[in-house]
Amino acid sequence: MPDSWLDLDPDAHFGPATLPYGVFSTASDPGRRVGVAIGEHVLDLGGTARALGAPFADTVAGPGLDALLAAGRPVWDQVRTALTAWLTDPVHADAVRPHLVDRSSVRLHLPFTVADYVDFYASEHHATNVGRIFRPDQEPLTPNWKHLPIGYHGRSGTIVVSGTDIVRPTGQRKPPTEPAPVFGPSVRLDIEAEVGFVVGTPSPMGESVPVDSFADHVFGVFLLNDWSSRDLQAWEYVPLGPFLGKSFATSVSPWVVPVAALEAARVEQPAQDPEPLPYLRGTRPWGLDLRLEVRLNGHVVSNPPFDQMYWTAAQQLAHMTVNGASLRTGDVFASGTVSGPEPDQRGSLLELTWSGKEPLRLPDGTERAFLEDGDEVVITATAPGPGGTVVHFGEVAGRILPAR
Ligand SMILES: O=C(O)/C=C/C(=O)CC(=O)CC(=O)O
Ligand SMILES: [Ca+2]
Ligand SMILES: [Mg+2]
Repeated sequence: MPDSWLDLDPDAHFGPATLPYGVFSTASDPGRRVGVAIGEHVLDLGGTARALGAPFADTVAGPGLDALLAAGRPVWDQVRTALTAWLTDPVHADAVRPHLVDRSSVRLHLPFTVADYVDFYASEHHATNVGRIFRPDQEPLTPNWKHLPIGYHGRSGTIVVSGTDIVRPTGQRKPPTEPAPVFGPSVRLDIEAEVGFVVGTPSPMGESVPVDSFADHVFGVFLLNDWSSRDLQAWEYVPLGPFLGKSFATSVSPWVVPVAALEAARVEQPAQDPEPLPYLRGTRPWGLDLRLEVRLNGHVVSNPPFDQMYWTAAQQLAHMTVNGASLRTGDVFASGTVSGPEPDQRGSLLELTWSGKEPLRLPDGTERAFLEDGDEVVITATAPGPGGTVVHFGEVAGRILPAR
């Protein structure tokens, strides 16, 4: 990967190996534009493409990423190749420089129109921990768990961009000490550190998408916090699964890292036993070596390893469509909570505090079982890039507001 002609701080996120896409506006120009993060800058992609007469200028004209998502893999590759040239070949410096905006001055928006939203349950460590906590008298993994990637349909309309405040949800819960459900603000509000994927190329109803077609359909990868109310969830989820305990808000990071930026991060997933059915097998690995970090009020509380996920995103996509369900541009699917084998690799407070029984002691002297009003959670991640570079995902952040 050649260096950029921009004088980038070597520690700055978003070097030329990442080139993530987002949607931004500025105080002086509130119109939404497609941007690419490069070091401490945002490149106005639409403006640059227009000025340089790029053939894809209309596709990146904004106001969101929808047209680029729909354009498909050949156009995604064409745009990335052009961006790499513009930002690394000094011959383009004078033409490109006027389209750079200071990254600290931009407002970032939800980058695309979210179509459907599916959330999976693909970490064996997470599923085992949750099974032990929620169903202590049963086998932690259900009999189907190692045969198919379990998922549920979430609420796409409540996916919000990082930085959006999260109002504490209200609802029914049934404390074990009460004979009947009570109503009120959730008292067991939690996070789930996850990785999200957005579909670009649609697929027709009646056809399935094989594991090996993952990169033809999935445009990019981002971070996702599946805010979860454990008290609402525990009372409502039998027999149909998560509902209001998770549908109040899901936060996503604003920068979408293209799948093409993750070639060096591809690894073999953990061994699968039993071997999955043929439709869940591919010829090339789609494990991804992302390292997540979860901070609560500024303190690191967990480092979930994404390479430990039992089911890959490519298998999830194949499973999601094996019944002939179509894909639409903007469909989001999330990995499920990322938890590793170690206690400090768990992606939810439910696990980190073992259902609140072992509260976290934070370095500021406070204790947390679940989230309190005013708490802020920030999830970040990195992955290996080409030639020893680092791919950054930015962050997904959210602060809890009191119930209304
Ligand atoms: O096992 C259950 O009853 C439910 C567990 C979850 O919280 C579902 C979920 O969001 C899946 C995940 O993020 O891994
Ligand atoms: Ca989840
Ligand atoms: Mg949620």
